[in-house]
Amino acid sequence: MSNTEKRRLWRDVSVFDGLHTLPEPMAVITQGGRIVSLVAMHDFVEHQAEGCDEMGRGGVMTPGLVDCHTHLVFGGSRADEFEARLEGVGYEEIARRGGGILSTVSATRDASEQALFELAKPRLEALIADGVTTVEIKSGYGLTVKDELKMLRVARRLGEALPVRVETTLLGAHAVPPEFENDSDGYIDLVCQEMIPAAAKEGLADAVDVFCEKIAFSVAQCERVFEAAEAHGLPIKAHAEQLSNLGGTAMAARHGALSADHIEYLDAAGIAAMRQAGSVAVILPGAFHTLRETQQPPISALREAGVPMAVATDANPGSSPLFMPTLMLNLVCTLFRLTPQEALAGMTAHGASALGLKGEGRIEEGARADLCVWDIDTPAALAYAVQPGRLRQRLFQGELTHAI
Ligand SMILES: N=CN[C@@H](CCC(=O)O)C(=O)O
Ligand SMILES: [Zn+2]
Repeated sequence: MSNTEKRRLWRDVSVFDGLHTLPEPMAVITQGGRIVSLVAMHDFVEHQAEGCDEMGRGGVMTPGLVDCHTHLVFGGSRADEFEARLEGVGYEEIARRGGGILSTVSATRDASEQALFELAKPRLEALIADGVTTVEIKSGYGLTVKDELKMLRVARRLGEALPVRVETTLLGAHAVPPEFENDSDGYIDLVCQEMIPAAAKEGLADAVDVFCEKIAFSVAQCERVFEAAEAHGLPIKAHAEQLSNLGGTAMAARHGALSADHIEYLDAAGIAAMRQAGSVAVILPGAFHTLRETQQPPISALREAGVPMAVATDANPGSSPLFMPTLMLNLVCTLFRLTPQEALAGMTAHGASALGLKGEGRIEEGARADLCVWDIDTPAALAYAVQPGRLRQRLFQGELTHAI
């Protein structure tokens, strides 16, 4: 019997199902890459255990974590920028001086596809070791057709090489490249007329993203990118309202964006547009922490409006060189007062929705057996302590990929 076809049984586990903690200890059985039985322990009858491998008792079971916003593929390091920022130079100032994202662009252009793959693999392995079973990986450090496609190919290869589902996002509109320094509209032409069609033709992008900000692209330019994405049947998302309020989120929502990400400066009109469109708010505490931002995302207003909130690492070389999803659970609670349950939902069910995988990131009968069992007593403990080594078991598509 293959590893996946085995029937596996966990007893007495506390289950966080992607949205809530179930009220009593459960027995869970998986088979054939799916969860086939989820019953309260007091309803469990012993004959259900027949033919099952006993996987253990107790602990906390969650869906495999969904990291819905990362920039894992890049060349070079930005340690020098980290030091400059500690001395008081701001992120926007560094970008204006041609550093920041553009310094990673230069290192990424210089790196071969194989070199980028080898650099990104241990980063992704770190996420996997912390419970991730689905990850989004963006391009955005190539900024030519050739180099953006190179990044997306690396992302696809990572998903083939490692036990994790990779969703790719084309972020051609991340920064204005040096060769278009005084012609950002010309660069948007390239993104719309060449980059998006090429990525779509090769099936390399699952979505299209933009950076709508003063140091990047205007609302009107981002809207052109969305129109091109729509013409190629690709869903859209946006980095918006991170450093100022330009209204990019409301525009993205009008185009049916899967998500608006960062959104520290989001206003009431933006929240209303997101609610109407059903867009997910992706909260990125790693960038807020690293950049020592002061403007908090409007968590209470999002909560009151019923806009789902996802949480992600934003793992990247500049604004969030943090490759530990469970740290984000802690930061988003500590910095923004999400409850631990909201944080966990943000990195499971709502993270999946931000990738267009609605209904995934759940533990329920029939769901994919992408799940984690943790050596903790309550789901809240995952956000409470920042402590590597608590992942007892990880299943990807029903296959056991990690066990201690
Ligand atoms: N905000 C824009 N883009 C990335 C940062 C990339 C970088 O600094 O290299 C982000 O999500 O934080
Ligand atoms: Zn980002």
